[in-house]
Amino acid sequence: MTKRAVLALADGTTFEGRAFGAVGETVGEVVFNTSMFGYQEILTDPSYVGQIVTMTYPEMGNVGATPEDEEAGKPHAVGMVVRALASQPSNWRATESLDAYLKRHNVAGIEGLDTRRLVRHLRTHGAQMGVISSEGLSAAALTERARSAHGMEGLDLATGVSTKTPYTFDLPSPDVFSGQRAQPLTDPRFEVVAYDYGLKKSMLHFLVDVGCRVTVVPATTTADEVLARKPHGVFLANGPGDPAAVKGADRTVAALLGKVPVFGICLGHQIMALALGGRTYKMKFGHRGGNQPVKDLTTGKVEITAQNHGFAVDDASLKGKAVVTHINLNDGTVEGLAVPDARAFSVQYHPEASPGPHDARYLFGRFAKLMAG
Ligand SMILES: NC(=O)CC[C@H](N)C(=O)O
Repeated sequence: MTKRAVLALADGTTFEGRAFGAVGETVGEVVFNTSMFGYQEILTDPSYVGQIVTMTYPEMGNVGATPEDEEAGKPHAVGMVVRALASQPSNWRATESLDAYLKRHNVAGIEGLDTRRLVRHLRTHGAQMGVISSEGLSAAALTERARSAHGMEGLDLATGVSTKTPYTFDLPSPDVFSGQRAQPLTDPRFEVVAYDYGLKKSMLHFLVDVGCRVTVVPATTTADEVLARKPHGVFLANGPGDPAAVKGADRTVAALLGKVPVFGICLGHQIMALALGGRTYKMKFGHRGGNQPVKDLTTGKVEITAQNHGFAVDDASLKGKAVVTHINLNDGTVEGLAVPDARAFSVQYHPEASPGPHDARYLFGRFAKLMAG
């Protein structure tokens, strides 16, 4: 029998629905994602640690779940909110339903509520802490639980999800339709060190696709340790939490800038800005989805991008230490930076998509070109 569940926000707003996935209780920042598909890539993106994801597209679960679509081995979002959960997945690649997948990984979901009302509320009042519970507690008790939970600001979540030991990655993007295993890169053009702040697997595949053999290192690795590996370039990955709270990352990246080409994505972009003396701030509800328009100011082209972030770089705080190369056409926020003298650049959005459009894939080629000198 389906169980009643409640979603309570810190500001006292509550929604009733049905429990799916794990039955129980979960606390996280309630955010929304406007992608129509790719829920498994979204749930498994480590940048969602500590967050409950609301999908704006009404039907979810229709393609089930498969280990091949995981970005990092398991779901990292702590909860999921959907309008309607498909009762039966229909997809030759699916090995289980979304419901069973979330149950197995102990992630709570709620369905059957008015997600349109919820998203409009978050847009007006901002992303905030919330609780999903199917344990029959009163709305007032759940609201209190959401209110007393620690928000995202000041949280170093990246260090916690980072790899504990370095490893090498040399597999190109898989061809999901042929079913054939991808062959490791035999003749790498570049040796790249990637800082794992909460890395998505597809970023590694895309780096290998442009000829990089990648050594993934923990977030706490020092600049000297990285330079001792004599890499052609350093990659700064995405990750969860507040960029300004990632211990020592700004100083480490500052020590690398100018010594080796650097490419940063999302949290990596924010850390590069902090390394240059810039500031990051928490956005009202962030950008999450596969339809964010970004203008590349260096070419004048507009690309439709995949995004997932709740913090952004304050343009004015950079004081000319970096060039703003990309802006978001919805709200004018910074989407890309370059430090030409240091052969470094970064983007706030996700050129690896997963899920989303591949308009920005060229950026991996731009990194390879920079390393080629
Ligand atoms: N995808 C990411 O790397 C997210 C970066 C950061 N945690 C933010 O929310 O802004």
